[in-house]
Amino acid sequence: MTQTGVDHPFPDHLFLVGCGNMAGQMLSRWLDCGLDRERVTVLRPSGRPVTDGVAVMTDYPAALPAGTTVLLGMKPYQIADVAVALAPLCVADTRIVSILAGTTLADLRARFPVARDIVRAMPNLPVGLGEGVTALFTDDVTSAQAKMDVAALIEPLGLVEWIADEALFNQVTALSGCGPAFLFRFVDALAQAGEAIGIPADQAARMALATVQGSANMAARANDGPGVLADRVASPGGMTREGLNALDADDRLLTLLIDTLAAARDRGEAMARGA
Ligand SMILES: NC(=O)C1=CN([C@@H]2O[C@H](COP(=O)(O)OP(=O)(O)OC[C@H]3O[C@@H](n4cnc5c(N)ncnc54)[C@H](O)[C@@H]3O)[C@@H](O)[C@H]2O)C=CC1
Ligand SMILES: O=C(O)[C@@H]1CCC=N1
Repeated sequence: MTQTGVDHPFPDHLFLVGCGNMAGQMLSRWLDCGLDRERVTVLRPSGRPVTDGVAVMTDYPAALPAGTTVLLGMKPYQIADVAVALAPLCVADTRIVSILAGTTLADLRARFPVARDIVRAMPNLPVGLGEGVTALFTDDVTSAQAKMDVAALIEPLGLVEWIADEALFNQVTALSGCGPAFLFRFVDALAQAGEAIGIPADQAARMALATVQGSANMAARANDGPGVLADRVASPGGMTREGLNALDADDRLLTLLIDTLAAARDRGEAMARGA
């Protein structure tokens, strides 16, 4: 890694295969943090521009620049076609970072046999704000230097968590990769619930979102865990306790969330089997 952004080391060249919702957010944050746009190439079949100064290709180049880190950011089912075109361009020091859900490291190693350094990353959408969560996993074939460099690349995106056991990758994907969708649903449901008990819809939507935002920020700064914080809102004999009692009855919320994460995890496992 020779290019240095404002505070962050970036690869000599970044080659993004696909730049949709997720990879687009990662790139946006990297550019905000000083990544030189001349060192970025995006391959996307549509050829749609990404942003000023970033090269977009609709087909693969004859070769990748020296020191390229490839970000696999297309849909998981496209890996077979992408690998056929991309693998011949890889040399031993081409680094591959894959954000493909349900695509195992063994699968990636089989498709890119020449590349030594391959890392699975599972980001989530708030990375665009530098407030995301990214889980990382690799094996001992990947060099220690590559691990450090990839971690440094991911660091400006938010929280970085190395996962020791790939068997947990679908679980962490369910929690943090899919998590923003579950939270967005929660905000929506809180607003709809407010409306259902008589608050005007637009006001309920604003209040629900601001309540979630303020509470998340508070929890992030607090010394106590969210369980203690919840009890602190609940004045003895007051309104919150009654509400919590409804939420907690028969572990309703917990059961619902376990079912939600398990369903997402199971889909990741099915995708890994090619389903
Ligand atoms: N959306 C999310 O919150 C998250 C997505 N991911 C992963 O990110 C990947 C992309 O997901 P999204 O960004 O949501 O999808 P998307 O549909 O927004 O983006 C897919 C991108 O791939 C490009 N593409 C299509 N065909 C291609 C081909 N043959 N070769 C190269 N590029 C091609 C498209 O032009 C588009 O830019 C998936 O593998 C997903 O598992 C991971 C974490 C979170
Ligand atoms: O829905 C998906 O499969 C991807 C993985 C995590 C978020 N989006």
